[in-house]
Amino acid sequence: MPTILGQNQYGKAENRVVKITRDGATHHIKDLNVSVALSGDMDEVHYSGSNANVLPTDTTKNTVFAFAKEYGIESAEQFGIHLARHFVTSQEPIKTARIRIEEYAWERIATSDANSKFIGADEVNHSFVRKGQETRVTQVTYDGAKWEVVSGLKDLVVMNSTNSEFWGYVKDKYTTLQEAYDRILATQVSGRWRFNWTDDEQRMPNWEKSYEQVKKHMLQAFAETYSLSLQQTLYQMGSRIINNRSEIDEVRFSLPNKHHFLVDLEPFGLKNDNEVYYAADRPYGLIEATILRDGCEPKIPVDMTNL
Ligand SMILES: O=c1[nH]c(=O)c2[nH]c(=O)[nH]c2[nH]1
Repeated sequence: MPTILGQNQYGKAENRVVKITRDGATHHIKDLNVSVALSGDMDEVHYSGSNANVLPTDTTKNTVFAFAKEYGIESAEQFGIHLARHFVTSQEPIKTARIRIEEYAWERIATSDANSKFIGADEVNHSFVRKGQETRVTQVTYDGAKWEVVSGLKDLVVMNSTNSEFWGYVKDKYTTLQEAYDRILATQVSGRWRFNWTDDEQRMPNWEKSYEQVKKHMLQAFAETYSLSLQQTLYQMGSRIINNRSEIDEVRFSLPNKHHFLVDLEPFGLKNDNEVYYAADRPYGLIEATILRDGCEPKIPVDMTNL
């Protein structure tokens, strides 16, 4: 034989599993990206195409989601150990299992404003912002007389693990989406807001304080809105900013709907009681809109929030 097979491994990479543990009104998230690589007696599948020793990569994916339900996700390490042990001990041809896991950390959104009308004990318990800083952006334009300052942020990832529904929508012959009465709502916020400061005579906003407050109002609106659609949540986020920050006249958001699909665990004899989700990365719904102070003209370009 002129060639021989060297190192080889196979498995399903990047299984995006999200496990919500519901401790009454307090929810806990484990959000992992799990990659499985198996190796062992796999010569034949490469040489002759015999799959006799091949546990399908599809099965390795199912195992990840089923284990999230059966054993829970205590820690990435614990979860990886369970998986690796399972593959090596249950399948004779598999000699080595390598499980790589990335974990995305989430923090609770603090909804502590006394004047917040939706605040309740639940609110802080199911609203999360992903750890890791967002990118803050600004664009300053000056024509020698007038200033225009548009600031914003991107890559701020937020999730509500309940208080989101989507139903009552148009249905045509291509509609397959099931109505949802308790779904995950998650998005990666890209937003821009335009200041009404335009000339040197006016008092300049405190840019640092403004940013911090805009972000706070935006997050609180996300956390406190009982959502019937991402469009409605977007509008609440924008109007909360306009209503609380007099220095801002216009807000524009681009919000990808980061879909979390309940995994069907029935084939494995397991009940998925809104616990184990597949976090899809594409395609995603993309919801975009401008919110204006009444009487103000829109000036933030439609495409700006996608930069
Ligand atoms: O909040 C939503 N808005 C939509 O317009 C939409 N469309 C869809 O399929 N799911 C959702 N969710």
